[in-house]
Amino acid sequence: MAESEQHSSAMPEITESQGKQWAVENDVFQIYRFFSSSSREDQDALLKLRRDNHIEYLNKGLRQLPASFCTLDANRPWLCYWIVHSLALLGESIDDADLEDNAIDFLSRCQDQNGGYGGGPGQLPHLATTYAAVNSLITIGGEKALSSINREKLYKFLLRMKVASGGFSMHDGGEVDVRACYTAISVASVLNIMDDDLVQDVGNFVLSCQTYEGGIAGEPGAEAHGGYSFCGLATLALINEVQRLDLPRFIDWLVFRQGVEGGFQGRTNKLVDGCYSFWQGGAFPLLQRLGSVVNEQLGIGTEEHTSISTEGVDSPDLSEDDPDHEGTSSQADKHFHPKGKGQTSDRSKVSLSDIGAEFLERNMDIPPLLQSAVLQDYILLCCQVPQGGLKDKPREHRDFYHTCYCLSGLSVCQHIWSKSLDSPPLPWAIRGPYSNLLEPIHPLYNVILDKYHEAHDFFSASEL
Ligand SMILES: CC(C)=CCC/C(C)=C/CC/C(C)=C/COP(=O)(O)OP(=O)(O)O
Ligand SMILES: [Zn+2]
Repeated sequence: MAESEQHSSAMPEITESQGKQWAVENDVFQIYRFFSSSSREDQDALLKLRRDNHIEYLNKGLRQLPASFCTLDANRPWLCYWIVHSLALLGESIDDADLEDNAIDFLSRCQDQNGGYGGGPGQLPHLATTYAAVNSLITIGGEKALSSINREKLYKFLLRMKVASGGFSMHDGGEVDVRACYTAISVASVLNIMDDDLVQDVGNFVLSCQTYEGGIAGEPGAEAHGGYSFCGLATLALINEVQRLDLPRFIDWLVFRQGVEGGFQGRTNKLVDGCYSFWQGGAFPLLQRLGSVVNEQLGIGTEEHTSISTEGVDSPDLSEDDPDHEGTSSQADKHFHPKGKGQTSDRSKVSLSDIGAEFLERNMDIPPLLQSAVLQDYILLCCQVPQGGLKDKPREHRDFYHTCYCLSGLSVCQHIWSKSLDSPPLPWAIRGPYSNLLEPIHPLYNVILDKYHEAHDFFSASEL
């Protein structure tokens, strides 16, 4: 046997997925090597958010929305949400009044006469496009957009989608999964139409989807995935039943989904992808506000044994930019105030009708458990298209979905060290120039905070 044949037969087989993993890591490491060998000035330029180009890319997409997107014809409320939410994160609103009116009119035409929104005018109402349409209208804001939502009929549509297991069906005769639970409960909560009939047994359905790995799958018996894990955790938070989930196992699964690239993978042994910056990264600001439940489940919370460990938590380098910085105390020490056992939150007092607002006021009992700086680097260096738009990973193409969820994840990272979402982050929390700062989001609904407050005031004034 020739030496080369002997050698190749002794080599272990490389699977297709290992090959792809290697190629992605190689691309990412080349980018990071180039970055780390660059001057400080060039590094700042590389980390700069190409705000104007993203805005131009998004506005162009919005103008094309009514006429094109044939292949995404059943997804136009989603396209609208991805674009208007991305613009809102960038601090922009729709740049022309006619276009804004057209978007509201278009979404009204997607509204079914019996409630809920379809993927386009005349299409069957669907929970996912209902969530996208409602979040788009909240993001557009103002009387015309908010009052265009028929809440009475939407409530009837949500109730019609409810199934015996406690979950929801995505549409008449459709799939029953954790996405459906989240989209139904999220719109019911933000529109102030939540009641016991909608909430009945939803928690049981979500719990039945937590897997042996600790994450949450789309349906019982399936594989844990970041998209469904965010949906499951947020649903339980919105119905105030998070204490029923095994949170230590959930956290254990979640933190190990952040790869050496800085980005997150959606499930074990898969490639990192920019959109999981939100689906996985977005779970961390929820967990911060659920710290008392985590500590209760861990059996800690006494003064001596205050909380989940803050050791090794990613705390960005402190500089003199941080006026609070003194001596050696960690960020976590300064920003998080674990409660003693006697101070755990009284869950029975929480009213579901106001949980969105109450959630923002909660103590942050545990620090951010993700590496927020390297996730920002992954988004800015590996997912940004300099001409505008963001993408899954190097060599992929930009699209509105990845633009929306990369920017949502970037906003989460920038604000996650702040004591309150109302106060601007300190400079050390922001990778790249401070002008990279995005608007904060409401972590349960993924709409920007100002627009959430406007919608909350509007809808809390009227019960159904
Ligand atoms: C609110 C709402 C509608 C949420 C949807 C959440 C979401 C993103 C779910 C993901 C679904 C899924 C199993 C993707 C796997 O795709 P893949 O196999 O192409 O990707 P992967 O290799 O990264 O797992
Ligand atoms: Zn993706």
